[in-house]
Amino acid sequence: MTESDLHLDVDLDADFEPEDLVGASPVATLGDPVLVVDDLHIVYRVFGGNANAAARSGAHVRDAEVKKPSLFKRVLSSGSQHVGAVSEVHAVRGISFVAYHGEAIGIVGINGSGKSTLLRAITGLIPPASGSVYTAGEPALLGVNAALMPQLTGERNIMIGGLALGLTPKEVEERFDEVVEFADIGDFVYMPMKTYSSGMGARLRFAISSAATPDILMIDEALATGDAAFKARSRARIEEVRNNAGTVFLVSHSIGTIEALCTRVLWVHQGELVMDGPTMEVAEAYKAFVHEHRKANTSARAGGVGPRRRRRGNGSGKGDDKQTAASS
Ligand SMILES: Nc1ncnc2c1ncn2[C@@H]1O[C@H](COP(=O)(O)OP(=O)(O)OP(=O)(O)O)[C@@H](O)[C@H]1O
Repeated sequence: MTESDLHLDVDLDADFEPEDLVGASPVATLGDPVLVVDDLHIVYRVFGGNANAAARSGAHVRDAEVKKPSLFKRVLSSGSQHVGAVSEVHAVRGISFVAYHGEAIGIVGINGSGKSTLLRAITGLIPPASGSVYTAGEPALLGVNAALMPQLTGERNIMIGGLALGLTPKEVEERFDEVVEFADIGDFVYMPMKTYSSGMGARLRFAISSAATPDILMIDEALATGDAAFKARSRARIEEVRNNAGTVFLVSHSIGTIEALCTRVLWVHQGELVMDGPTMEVAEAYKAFVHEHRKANTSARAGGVGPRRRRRGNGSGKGDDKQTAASS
């Protein structure tokens, strides 16, 4: 399989009404740095499975170094089940950038490029193999993602998620109706979350995570699951967070959503940051890349073209000199 066979699950259509897009992408008034990601590497260890198949689809996979047990241990464990090969997936490879208060940062890239892994690493859910993440505030999805429990009702999860975000029980109760209304789940709020559709679950997670006014709001595709009214509410909420000098990260396969909501875009490809800059500039380059690869797929041409690394900036020029180049 060549690189041109990679999944291109990308929606190039505008996702918002044209009147929402008048005047192009939103512009950030930047505050202080809120997040520094410095030469971040994330490596997953995978037990068993077919590492070669994953590698052929573009992932950076290699056999892990596993210490050979001593002869004594091997004799003792003879007859026990063989665990199979251990491989490592190098999902994020040397990403560095600085985010500022007041920015809405989109993260784009084809399937498996490392977007979700990067987001989860920023929230602290995955430890770095090397490099560092420094945050000046609490990323909002940290508590909620970690805390929500499928066997409990939406009502209980709103309480648990709210508490995890630092709200008091009284504050959660005060915001309960607003969260349910935002998530648009009606009486399902009294049902266990395992009975929800994935869209309902994603909407409730977003509603809970934005119930507190977070310093850093992380959204992974949640907006793709809502109707036009939910998208409008989400957009208003993102603007509110930014206006309160918070920072928003948004992972989406919809370029229209990114263009409508973000002030800056990071383009990740095979775990590396290939472009970082103002929304329109990065979106245009990314769309051209996707078009090129779709053409390559249809003509079944062998050997794909990888995106070229671009000079990176934060979308406004401010602090560009503070950012270091991505390393691989
Ligand atoms: N828990 C895991 N264990 C092992 N490998 C993983 C795990 N999660 C992700 N990966 C691998 O890490 C790489 C990056 O995956 P990630 O989900 O971050 O990409 P993505 O850009 O968010 O993809 P998508 O757009 O399809 O959601 C891929 O090669 C994927 O197969």
